[in-house]
Formats: sequence, structure tokens, C-alpha cells
Amino acid sequence: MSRISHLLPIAQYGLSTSTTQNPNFPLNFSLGGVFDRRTANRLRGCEKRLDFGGGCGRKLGFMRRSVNSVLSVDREVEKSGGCGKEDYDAIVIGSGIGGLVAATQLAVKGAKVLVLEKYVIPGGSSGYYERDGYTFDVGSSVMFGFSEKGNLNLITQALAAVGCKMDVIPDPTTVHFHLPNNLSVRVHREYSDFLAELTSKFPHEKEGILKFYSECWKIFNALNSLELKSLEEPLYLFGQFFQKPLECLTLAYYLPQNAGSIARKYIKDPELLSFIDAECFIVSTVNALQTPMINASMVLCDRHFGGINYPVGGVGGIAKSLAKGLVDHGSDILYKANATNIIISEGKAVGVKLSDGREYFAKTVVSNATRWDTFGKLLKGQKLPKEEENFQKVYVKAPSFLSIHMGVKSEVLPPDTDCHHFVLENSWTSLEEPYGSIFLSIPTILDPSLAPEGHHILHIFTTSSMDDWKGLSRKDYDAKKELVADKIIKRLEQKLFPGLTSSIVFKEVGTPKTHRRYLARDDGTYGPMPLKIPKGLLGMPFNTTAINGLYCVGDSCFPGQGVIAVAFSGVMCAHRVAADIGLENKSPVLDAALLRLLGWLRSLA
Ligand SMILES: NC(=O)c1ccc[n+]([C@@H]2O[C@H](COP(=O)([O-])OP(=O)(O)OC[C@H]3O[C@@H](n4cnc5c(N)ncnc54)[C@H](O)[C@@H]3O)[C@@H](O)[C@H]2O)c1
Ligand SMILES: CC(C)=CCC/C(C)=C/C=C/C(C)=C/C=C/C(C)=C/C=C/C=C(C)/C=C/C=C(C)/C=C/C=C(\C)CCC=C(C)C
Repeated sequence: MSRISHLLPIAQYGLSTSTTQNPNFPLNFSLGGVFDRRTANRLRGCEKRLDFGGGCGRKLGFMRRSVNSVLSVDREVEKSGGCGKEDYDAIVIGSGIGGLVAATQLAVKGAKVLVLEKYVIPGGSSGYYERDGYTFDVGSSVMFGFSEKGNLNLITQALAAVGCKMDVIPDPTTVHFHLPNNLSVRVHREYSDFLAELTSKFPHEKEGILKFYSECWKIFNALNSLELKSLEEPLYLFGQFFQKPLECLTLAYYLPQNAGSIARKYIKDPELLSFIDAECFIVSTVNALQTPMINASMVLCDRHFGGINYPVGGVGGIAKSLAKGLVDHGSDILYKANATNIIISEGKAVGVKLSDGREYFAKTVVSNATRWDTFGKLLKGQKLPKEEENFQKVYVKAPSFLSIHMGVKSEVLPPDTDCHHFVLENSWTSLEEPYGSIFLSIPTILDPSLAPEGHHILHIFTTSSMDDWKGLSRKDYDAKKELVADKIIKRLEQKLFPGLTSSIVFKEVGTPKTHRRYLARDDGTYGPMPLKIPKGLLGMPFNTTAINGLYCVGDSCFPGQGVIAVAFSGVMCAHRVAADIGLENKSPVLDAALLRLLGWLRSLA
């Protein structure tokens, strides 16, 4: 029975407050309340061995039950703020993966951090929610950077930094493309299998295919050879240039380039070029000509190098583990904490004010909200800095998504169905149009425990913009959700799974409004998108901002969207903040020179 109801935007991404039934989430994850060190100390009597999705408990031996696991939703939030100015080394607004990685990396370096999260659990777009025995990932279920290999496994490293490790399930196929003219391509985990499949579809372009993907590997290998820290910190950056000059020069060369123009050097077949567009679109929501070559190389190679690996128990376990690791390292996270103002004193960011009036102070403030939210909403009454004005000329908000989370009867999926699919049926020109292409993840193919026995999860999403959902009455909004979702489901029924509609036992539909509401992202945007053809990654701002003491982290910072990308942004941010508060070496003279140089380079984009 379909369960779309008029309450859905409220229900979407909402959470059960009871103990989860999922054996992979053994924590009693009841929600809300203040999650602070004082309470943690009080509660440290009730130690309990935890297996946090397969890792933290084992790695750390005896872990403490997190405070979050025992406070009730109804517990009154403390009204007093910090004990005075500069109570913390850093306040991080938002607990998306970008914010959590920045916070945990800082905590590990010895900083005292406070994370303020508007919602009731951590993770933002990488959060989860539970309904009727299903555990749904809010956003993507395709995890890059989650292997045991190399230097680019940033999710694995972020967890390890706070003593956590999650069990993962290798995905044999990153994505199965179903494209116009019945072009079907599976991106196999094994690079040679993928090449064999693609060249079998385009035998006349075998050489071009090899050359394009080999160029991606050149960049990936250069990236993978570096120690990744802040590119805005000169002692580190010059050190890397000294140790790995060829690799750094390779990266500097590709920094302003895009995948589409490099593909065109080797490939002539328009259909194959469209396939490369689809390869880029699924991670950047723009075509290859607009996708930075470094980012394309990162994803097109990591899927074969470390492979795509799905965390047992769902993507939400990553954020839960990081949040727990943060508290275990002596820092704090506060839920239901809606930051409304960044407090500026004498031109410097010194604290954060919440909607309920509480104020917290710190040496630095890091915003994991998008740049549009940070500069448009959190810095009230401040003139938009020139750098941000420039950013907003080069990058606009990418559309949001319509997402459908469904539970279906298992029989509807043919045997050997892949976990992730990308569907564009009729015309390549629809690739970037709203509702043009369909993303589908079936995480229960990898981890059946996410759904009740005999059932699968289908997470379907397609691009959709806020404008399409504005000005509707409640009734019209609900009716439109039902209509649009049914059309998408019918398309999947026709293309992939006959009988899909009648197999549905659970359905929830989210719109750009839902994303705006639950992820606190302006217009529910997926992130920044270049207005025209960008100069690769050159125009992407790093973490420092024009406001002293204020940093940004997340997908509106270099290198952009993606869980692994925001994890890198978190690593960079933590390094730069740590240098600025004296936890890492810095050279004020070189800092000033490098920041000026980077500012000038950005102005060329
Ligand atoms: N947006 C999507 O639909 C979607 C889907 C799939 C994957 N993803 C991936 O996730 C990445 C985003 O990660 P991220 O770390 O940049 O951010 P995020 O959007 O995931 O998390 C930001 C967090 O900040 C919180 N927040 C925002 N404003 C706040 C405020 N004023 N006060 C307190 N809390 C506030 C939000 O509640 C959220 O938890 C994207 O790059 C994308 O690849 C996104
Ligand atoms: C500074 C200067 C100027 C210079 C110098 C030079 C150098 C040294 C440089 C360096 C650089 C670097 C290090 C860089 C780095 C980069 C990186 C790391 C990047 C990364 C990236 C990543 C990414 C982009 C990712 C993404 C992903 C994504 C988005 C995903 C998504 C997914 C989805 C949506 C899903 C799909 C689904 C289906 C199909 C179903």
C-alpha cells in the first residue's frame, strides 16, 4: 500500500526516537538534548561494549556509551551558553560530513570544538532515517574514498583518526547505465572489465577510450601520492612541491582544465562523448565540458582503485561514528541547535547565536552551511565580501532533487540486479533537464539488513528545482508530488522492472522543499554549479574567507560536491584552522603571500 500522506514533508528524513531494530545499529540512538562533555563525564559509569557498525568498539576496546544514546528527546536544552568568550577553539555550524571531518580532525589535533547541528542527528545529506523496519540513506549510497588502499580513502581515514572502522561491502558494479539507443554499460569494479565492456560498445574508439581514461589515471596517481592537507597552508604546500615536484606540477597543470575538453582530444564519436557527459553528470550534475578534470579523474579511477564500498548498516553510520569519535576526543556536539547569526566583533568572527538566543564563543567559526546560507543568512547586516560576490558570479546553485524512498517486494527485481542505476531513456538532450534522467540505488542488494525480509529499498532521485514547487497550496503540493513520483516510477517500470508499481509496500516522496527544510540548504540545492564553462577547479574557494576567523567547509568549497570531496574540504579546513590557532606550524609572511596568490588565481576563473 502506498503511504504518501499530507504529512510527508514533515515525515521525510524524520527519525524514530526508539531503539532501532536494525542489528547493524545496535546503539539506542534516542535523540536530542545537549551532548556535552559534562554530561558525558556524569554518564561514564554506564560503560558498555559497543560494536559501532563493526569497528569503533573493536578498535578502541572498551568504549563509552555515547551521551546521545541515553538522553531523551524531551530533555530540556540548557539555556546558558558557553562560560565566556573563546570557550572553544572552534565552533562548527552543521554536522554534514564536511563539518564533522573538520571538527574531528581538529579535535584529534587537540582543539576543543563545538558542533552545532540544527537537526536531531548528524550527517546532513549523508544522514539516514528509519521507517517501518527500513533504514533509508538520505542522500547518495555510492561511497568513494572508503577503501583500505592509498592516500585518497578519506572516509576511511577520517573514521580511523577518531578510532573508528566500519565494516563495508564491496560493490561489484559502481553503476549500470541505461542510455538512449539502448546503450547499456556496466561500470565494473575491475578496470579491465569496464574497459572491455566500453570498447565492445565503441570498438572504433578503443584507442581514444584508453587514452582518455589513462589521462585520468595520471591525475589520480599524482593525487594519490600526496599527503592531503590544506592547499592554503604554504609550509605544507611548498613541502609537497619539494618532495613530489612532478606530481604537484601535474596537478597544477590540470587544475584549470575540464574533463570534456580532454575527452575531445581523443574521442570523436558523439555518442561516446555523451556517455562521458553522463559519467560526469552523475557526480557533478553538469556535463563533462563543465566538470573539472581533477574531480572527474578522482571518481573515474577511485571506483576501480579502492572500489565503491557500502558501509554495513547504511551510510548514516559514518556520521554517527564521527560524531561519537568527536565526543570521545573531548569535544561537544549539540543537536536542535539552529544557528541564526555568526557573531562578529571588530571585524572578526567570534561566536554563534542560536535561534533560541543562546550564544557560544570561540577563537574561530567554521560554517558547514552552503556559502549562500553562510553569507546570505548567517552574516546578517554584513556587506557581501568581494570574494563571495566573485564566487556567485562564477557558480550558481545547482538544482535540488525529487527523491522517492520506497520499500518493494523482492520478487520484482530480476536476479543479478545491480545496486546503482542511471536511466536516460530517449534523448541525450534530456540529460541535464529537470526530471530528465533518473538515479536509482538499491542498497539492500548489498546489505539486505536495511529492509524487512523479502523486501528491497529503492531510492530514486532526479533533478528538480525549487521554482517548480513554489506557490502551491498544501493540497496541490501533495497531488503534484504523487503525480511526478508516479511518472518516474512508471518510467522505471517500463525500462527496468515490470510490475514495479504493484510491488510497492512503502513510499515517501521528498521535494526541493524537503531538502531545504531538513538539510538547511538554500533552495535545497545540491551544491554549486558553474554558470558557464569553468576554468576547472581554479575558481573554487578554499576554506578561509574574507572575514577574519571565519572559515567555510563542505561542498561550496574546493573541490565541490561529493562525500569524499567534502571530507577533503574538512581535512583542509582543520589544517588551516589548526595553523591559525597555533596547533600546527605556520608562517605569517608566507601565509599572506600564498593567500594573495590564490585570491588572484581565483579571479582568473
Ligand atoms: N543535497 C543532497 O541532496 C545530497 C544528496 C546526496 C549526496 N550529497 C552529498 O553530501 C555533500 C554535502 O555535505 P556537506 O558536508 O557540505 O553538507 P550537508 O548539507 O550534508 O550538511 C550540512 C549540515 O549543516 C546543518 N546546518 C545547516 N545550516 C545550519 C544552521 N544554520 N545551524 C545549524 N546547523 C545547520 C544541516 O542541518 C546539515 O546537517 C554533498 O556534496 C553531496 O555530494 C548531497
Ligand atoms: C594550490 C595550487 C594553485 C596549486 C597546487 C597544485 C596542487 C598541489 C594541487 C593539488 C590538488 C589536490 C590535492 C586536489 C584534490 C582533489 C580531490 C581530493 C578531489 C576530490 C573530488 C571528489 C569528487 C568530486 C567526488 C564526487 C562524488 C560525488 C558527487 C558522488 C555522487 C554520487 C551520486 C550522486 C550517486 C550517483 C548514484 C547513482 C548513479 C544511483
